Amino acid sequence: MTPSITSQSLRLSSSFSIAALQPHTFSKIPLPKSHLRVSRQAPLFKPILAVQSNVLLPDASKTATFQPSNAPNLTAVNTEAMEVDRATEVELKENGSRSKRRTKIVCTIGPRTCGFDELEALAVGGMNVARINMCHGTHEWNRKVIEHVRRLNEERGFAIAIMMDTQGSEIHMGDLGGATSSKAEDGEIWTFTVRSFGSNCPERTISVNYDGFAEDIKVGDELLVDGGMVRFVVTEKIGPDVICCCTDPGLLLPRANLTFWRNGSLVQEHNAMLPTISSKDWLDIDYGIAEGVDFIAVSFVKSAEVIKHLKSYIASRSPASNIAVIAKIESIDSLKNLNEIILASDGAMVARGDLGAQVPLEQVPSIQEKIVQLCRQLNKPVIVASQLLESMIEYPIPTRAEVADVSELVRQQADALMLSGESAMGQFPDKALAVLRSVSLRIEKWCREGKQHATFEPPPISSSVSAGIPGEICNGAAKIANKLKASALFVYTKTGQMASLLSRSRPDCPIFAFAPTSSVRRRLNLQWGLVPFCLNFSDDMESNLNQTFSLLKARGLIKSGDLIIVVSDMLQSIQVINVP
Ligand SMILES: Nc1ncnc2c1ncn2[C@@H]1O[C@H](COP(=O)(O)OP(=O)(O)O)[C@@H](O)[C@H]1O
Ligand SMILES: C=C(OP(=O)(O)O)C(=O)O
Ligand SMILES: [K+]
Ligand SMILES: [Mg+2]
Repeated sequence: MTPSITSQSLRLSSSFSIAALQPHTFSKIPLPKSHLRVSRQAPLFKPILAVQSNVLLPDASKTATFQPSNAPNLTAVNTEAMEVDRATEVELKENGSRSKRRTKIVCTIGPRTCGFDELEALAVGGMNVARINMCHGTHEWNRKVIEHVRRLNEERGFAIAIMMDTQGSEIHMGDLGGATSSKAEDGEIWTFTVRSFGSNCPERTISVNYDGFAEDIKVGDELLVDGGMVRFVVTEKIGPDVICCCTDPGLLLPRANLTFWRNGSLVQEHNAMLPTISSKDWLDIDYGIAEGVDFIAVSFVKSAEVIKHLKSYIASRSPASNIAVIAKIESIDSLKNLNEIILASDGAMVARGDLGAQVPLEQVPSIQEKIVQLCRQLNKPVIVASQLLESMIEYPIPTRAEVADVSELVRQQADALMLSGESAMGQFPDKALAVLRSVSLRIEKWCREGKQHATFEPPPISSSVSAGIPGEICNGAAKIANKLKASALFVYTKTGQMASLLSRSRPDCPIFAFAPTSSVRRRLNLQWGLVPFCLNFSDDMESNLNQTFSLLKARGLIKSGDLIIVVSDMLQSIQVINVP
């Protein structure tokens, strides 16, 4: 399986089919002088002289597409061929493209950030994925958010993906009759009940969403709000009412999660009874499919079956859709079936909020690292979520410990970091985003500088995932890019698979991923190191490269002499090219 370099084109040895290599790709263009340093058979990438027939027609309404201002012959380059957004462009130019941020950022959208201007600020600040949590907000409310994000993508060239997160069958409190919070004091008696009250909630009474609540819980059990932010002990049961005494005082927030513990262990009976995807969740999923969301994150996944079921449901409801399913790892059950769940999914989320309410907190960091590594082995993107910058809900700067936590996640090379309350309802959403951005940039640079390539190998791809020839090509391309200190890797990918495999190798340079549709582009925006572009490319790599070089040069994102390593899912080859 050892690839061999022939000229600037690395082809796999003859044991593989190289029929896909079209001879004319490399033969019909004369040899440029600038390429002599690298190879004697290099193709020339001369400027395009006519609009390519494969590219999209110009549309004046798009403001963020490439407009090559310095091109002497404007008709020579199709100006509508590729989309890029200001935020990416600025990041690429800020400190040179090699310093582009690799770690992606997911922002939960809530009352603080649901307006167009606030969403625009997040987009400009570097948000890659907007998450809507179906625990909160009506379909109408969420539709507005989706519309705003769509508008930003269309008008400003952003590739912000929408992630819909299901409520799942968790047990949680009601909405406190409209109050923003309620304080429980030490020793106070509170009633938890399955009755519902609307806005006339009696004092010190909390409604619970799970009908079996009063049957399942026993006198002496501990009731934990939000994993222990407030704690009660059950003193008495009277019909549907459970009388509790507060033992750890604190602030009760609307719809806070509830868990109960008996003799120091989590009581799991109720979990087994509840379906992972509730009837409400199915209605939300129908809504998500109809709205064309990019990701559906499934809460409290217990097994791979539910993921497979959902994927086939999506495929039957909307065969053309490209919705990826993310498994949220946040329960003891999911830890038991981790491998199969992640294999069945299109990605995973380490949902530390609920996870930390189900396993002892001191186990969360090692579980997190294990999941991050497993996802890398199985070639699935991984998001780490919850309390990254929790103090920034109230304060304009994070704690030192929070910065250390974020740094550690960046060092582990998770694909994406997620903001929850910090962006949904905190006072400083833009500042929190800026902290994730700057810590990512700093730590990524530090890791690159300290890394010894001689010993660097990505974790082996699991035998349960067959990456085959594309996997070898991508590993090889990443290694070459590191050794030659390339400016960028280019990947032309129809489904996104080759881009994912390159991202898995976590190379030192950014990966410019060219995808033919906006939906593949948005989906790639979750993955580490990928700078996704929408480009209507052809099977003729030479013309694709001509077109891409012209457009990127015109925009100042690459320049003559830059060393680029190119792979595509149309050819089994790696090309090493100096930008002409
Ligand atoms: N759509 C929304 N409407 C109102 N509040 C929201 C919304 N989304 C998130 N929030 C607020 O932000 C907090 C943090 O968000 P998140 O972590 O997604 O939810 P939860 O705390 O329910 O798991 C929520 O507890 C809630 O107070
Ligand atoms: C991300 C999480 O899920 P949610 O915010 O939906 O509870 C979590 O529990 O950490
Ligand atoms: K949720
Ligand atoms: Mg959760």
